[in-house]
Amino acid sequence: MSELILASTSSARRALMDGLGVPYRTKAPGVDEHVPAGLPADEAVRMLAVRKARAVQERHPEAWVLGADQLVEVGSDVLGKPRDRDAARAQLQRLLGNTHVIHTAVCLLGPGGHHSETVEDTRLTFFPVPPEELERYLDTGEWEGCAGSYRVEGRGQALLQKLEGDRTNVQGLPMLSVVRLLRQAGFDFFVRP
Ligand SMILES: Nc1nc2c(ncn2[C@H]2C[C@H](O)[C@@H](COP(=O)(O)OP(=O)(O)OP(=O)(O)O)O2)c(=O)[nH]1
Repeated sequence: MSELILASTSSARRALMDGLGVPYRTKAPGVDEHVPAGLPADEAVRMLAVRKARAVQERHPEAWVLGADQLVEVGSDVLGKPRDRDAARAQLQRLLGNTHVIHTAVCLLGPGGHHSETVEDTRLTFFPVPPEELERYLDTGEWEGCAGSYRVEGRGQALLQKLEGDRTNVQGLPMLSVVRLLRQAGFDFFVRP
């Protein structure tokens, strides 16, 4: 099996792939993440996951390449990664006491024109919490690098009232789907290095 490349700079995605144990390496996709204004979140993440995977495949045509992208949808708002603490506060103020959807797309490209992709949704409901608790959560710094400004596997789980769907999908990769795509592509598991 040709090598697998995770087209990502995300430490969360690396942690999830490390847990799976399939040998891989990472390459930064280095793509422009702008999408047409008004594009629905699920279409935007699908477009970007494909764009990231294709950008790395162009540099490594013999490899298998996995790309991913994630957005948060709450009401009519679509949220990405916050640029600073104030943006993180505003994102969390939208999420607290409400239900939002995490859309994560993955795209697996391989030799011979293999192309498989999927978008997975996870619905999360957050407790309403007072402003002073929100500031304490912001002090943890978990908002940095996270779409929606929280880490579901970290301190952020204390905000979580309900979760419907794949929990890993929130962290950055829907591992149930990643395993399915890899098995469909013919990857072997539990192989001794
Ligand atoms: N550890 C953790 N990370 C999260 C969580 N929610 C979102 N994230 C991270 C995973 C991704 O790194 C990031 C989603 O943003 P993107 O899909 O644009 O990926 P990013 O730019 O980080 O990396 P990439 O485009 O793959 O190089 O947010 C969470 O609950 N836990």
